[in-house]
Amino acid sequence: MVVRGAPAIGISAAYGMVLAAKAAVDAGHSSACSKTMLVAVNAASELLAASRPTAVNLFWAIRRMNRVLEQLLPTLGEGSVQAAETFIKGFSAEAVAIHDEDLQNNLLMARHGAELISALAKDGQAQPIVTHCNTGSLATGGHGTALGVIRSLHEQQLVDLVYVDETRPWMQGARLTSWELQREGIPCALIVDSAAASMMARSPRQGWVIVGADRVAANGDVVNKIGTYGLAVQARYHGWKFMVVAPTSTFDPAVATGAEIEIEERPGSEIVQIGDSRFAAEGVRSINPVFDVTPAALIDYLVSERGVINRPRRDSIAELKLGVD
Ligand SMILES: CSC[C@@H](O)[C@@H](O)C(=O)COP(=O)(O)O
Repeated sequence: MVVRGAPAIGISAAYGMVLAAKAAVDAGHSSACSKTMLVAVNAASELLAASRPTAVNLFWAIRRMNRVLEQLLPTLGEGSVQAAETFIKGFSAEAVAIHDEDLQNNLLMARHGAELISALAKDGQAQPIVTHCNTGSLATGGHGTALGVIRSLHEQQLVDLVYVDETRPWMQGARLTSWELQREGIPCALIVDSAAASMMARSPRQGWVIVGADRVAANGDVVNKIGTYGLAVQARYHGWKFMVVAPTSTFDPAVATGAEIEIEERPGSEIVQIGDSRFAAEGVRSINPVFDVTPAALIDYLVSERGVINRPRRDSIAELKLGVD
């Protein structure tokens, strides 16, 4: 949990594989043969792949790095200093490209999402927004998914107030999102997760729930931080619009529905105490799934770098023609 947030997890895995390659070169005193390199990078990618099960960006980035590894390995031959330098340069370039592309995609998604909301805003009125977890520069290549859209809306003076779910149990909203929003001068208020429905009910205006995603299934179901599904139900009930913002590196065309996606379960210690301070009854059983599935039917808009899909469904997602590899 030092690095968290789907795109940031993928980017870090790519850089992690580069670090493993560099270590293999250093261990061979500035050179490495193709066999040593393969063993070292494979070991690192297996370790990285085992770090978190849900965010698909992790596996997507590892696959992408492995493809480049395959192309570059023959250039190492039996190992020379010069071949090792060229190899590391090429391998690092792919990790940097993954990082740069994510940032560019964040900027595109911010534009698509904000354009849509501004087009739908009656009389250019500023919107109340609920957001969940952390989807900003701390979770991505640098601008943010949902938070990127919120930033762009703020630039157009279209943000009335962002209600920031604290995001139990790891408090990404309280610790990270509120920090990012405050730093940018975006009006925000921290709420406990269970207050979101009341905020919607008492708001004089219907607004937006804007969240990110950790994996989008082929039918448009979205897996995101636990509590997202509840927000989608509440949004539909109160007539608020529900927007998911995720780059196509978060889409997984290999899984048919959200039910097939592994949901990370974390230790109960995260919910029976805060820091070292225990407040739950001794011995109580706890269940701590940290993601949930929001059915596609509850999603009004799915924003990727390729544009906005209204009411995502299997056919509209298939039109993106994302390869299964
Ligand atoms: C950054 S985009 C969306 C998600 O990755 C984010 O909402 C989220 O669920 C992060 O979970 P985390 O457990 O903090 O890695």
